[in-house]
Amino acid sequence: MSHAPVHGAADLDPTATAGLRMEDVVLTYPDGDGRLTAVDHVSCGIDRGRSLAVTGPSGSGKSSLLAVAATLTPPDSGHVWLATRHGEVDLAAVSARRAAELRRTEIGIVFQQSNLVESLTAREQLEAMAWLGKRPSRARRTAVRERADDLLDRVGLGSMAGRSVGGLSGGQRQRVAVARALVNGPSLLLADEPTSALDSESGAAVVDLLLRTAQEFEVALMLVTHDERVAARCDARIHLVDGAVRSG
Ligand SMILES: Nc1ncnc2c1ncn2[C@@H]1O[C@H](COP(=O)(O)OP(=O)(O)OP(=O)(O)O)[C@@H](O)[C@H]1O
Repeated sequence: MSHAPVHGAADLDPTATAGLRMEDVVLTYPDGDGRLTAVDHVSCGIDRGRSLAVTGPSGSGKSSLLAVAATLTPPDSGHVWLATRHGEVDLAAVSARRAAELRRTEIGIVFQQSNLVESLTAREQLEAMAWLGKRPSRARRTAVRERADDLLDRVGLGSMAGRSVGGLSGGQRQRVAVARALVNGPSLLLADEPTSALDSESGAAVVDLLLRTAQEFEVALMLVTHDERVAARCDARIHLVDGAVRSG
């Protein structure tokens, strides 16, 4: 089976090959009369097709950093450069409306729980994501269905495309969630503890899938994990302590 990327090199802006670059990012939350610093001057980067593990103890700011990269939480300061098909964008400086659009088109997110819609089939999960906010033509509808089936095939669930996800195992559901995160051809894939609800065998299969699809689809992958073995499989790693990057 061929594994051509969703959007091939020809579609990419030639100046926009770098992936994600976070520069001196600070995020604070209100905390009584003061502020709690959850992300403390963090800089890191991931090229397209490569993976970065984010590790650190509970409360060290891993999910907060991922939420900034996801445009779900604007940082207090710093830059979050993402090389998209249409050039470089500072995710830290976009409007809420543009952020929502970027989350549909450029950023795929996989959470700890797969957050699938129980009443839909595996294929419909992907189609629903592709159609968010759009009114599809018949031709586009067919193209999206083919894309959805191709992705489900690649994550090993081709034969289950028409099945309601209610009957799928936790590992299978996470694989649907990975396929759904890829359906709009993102530049960035973010995964927050995607295996922590799975047994070790299913978890390893989901990590395999994330690392493989990051390469095949030329997506920059940021993976938050507590698991040393998972972190060791990524191309690079940052370790957070009290919101700041610490070596070792
Ligand atoms: N919405 C919020 N409002 C206020 N404080 C928050 C909020 N979210 C997180 N925090 C605090 O920010 C710090 C970092 O939290 P965060 O969830 O990013 O850490 P984490 O490393 O992902 O933790 P865990 O591994 O337990 O998920 C913690 O002190 C946490 O209590």
